[in-house]
Amino acid sequence: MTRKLDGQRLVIATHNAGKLREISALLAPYGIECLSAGQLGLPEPEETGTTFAQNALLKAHAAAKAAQLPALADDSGLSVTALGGRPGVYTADWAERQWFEGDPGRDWYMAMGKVEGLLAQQGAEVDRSCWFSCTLAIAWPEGDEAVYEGRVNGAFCWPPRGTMGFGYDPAFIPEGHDQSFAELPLAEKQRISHRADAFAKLVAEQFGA
Ligand SMILES: O=P(O)(O)OP(=O)(O)OP(=O)(O)OC[C@H]1O[C@@H](n2cnc3c(O)ncnc32)[C@H](O)[C@@H]1O
Ligand SMILES: [Mg+2]
Repeated sequence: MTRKLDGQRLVIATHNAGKLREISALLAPYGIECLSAGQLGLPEPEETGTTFAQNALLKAHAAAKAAQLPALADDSGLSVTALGGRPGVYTADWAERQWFEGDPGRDWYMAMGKVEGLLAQQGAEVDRSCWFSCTLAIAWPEGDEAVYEGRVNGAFCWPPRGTMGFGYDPAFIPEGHDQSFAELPLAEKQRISHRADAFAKLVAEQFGA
């Protein structure tokens, strides 16, 4: 049986400020005190997995062990149908390594441009459908773990639109909407996103709501 969170304190094992903001807001109704990996000075583990679940578990276990508290990690990414699901689990890497060798910063505009460049090679009629995936993993210092997966379908848009959100949000238009994730109010993104989908499963099992 899956272990349940029974304490008040939870480490949010991410170094991404945008994710931290969204996860903290999603947890707000459940009376959990969120401690961020940055706040605790936890190192950023190398993401050596080949699936979202492997990377989420790796990040959650590393933080739980280091902090001796339960930890929640998020591994996510954008998969483009016409690119065979790329960049997928390598979404962060496309900004980091391919474009800025030796530069610790990540330029999301360039990363989105790489996706667009590959799509454009397939012609004007290319299928622009894509989806965001999010896998949330909770790990406990004793080694227990739980995994929740979410997804939202949409279309890759170019040029990028909007200034809210983070990462690839300006290039993603969720199904049933005309605005990108970076144009929609955060409350709407939080209602329909891949992270919200995974979170609903976490809440159902962990908090019985
Ligand atoms: O590993 P942590 O420290 O959590 O932070 P990260 O930014 O490295 O996160 P990932 O390894 O999971 O990489 C996923 C990338 O996918 C993108 N991404 C994930 N969720 C997103 C969202 O809701 N909106 C826009 N981009 C998103 C974003 O660029 C992330 O950097
Ligand atoms: Mg990462």
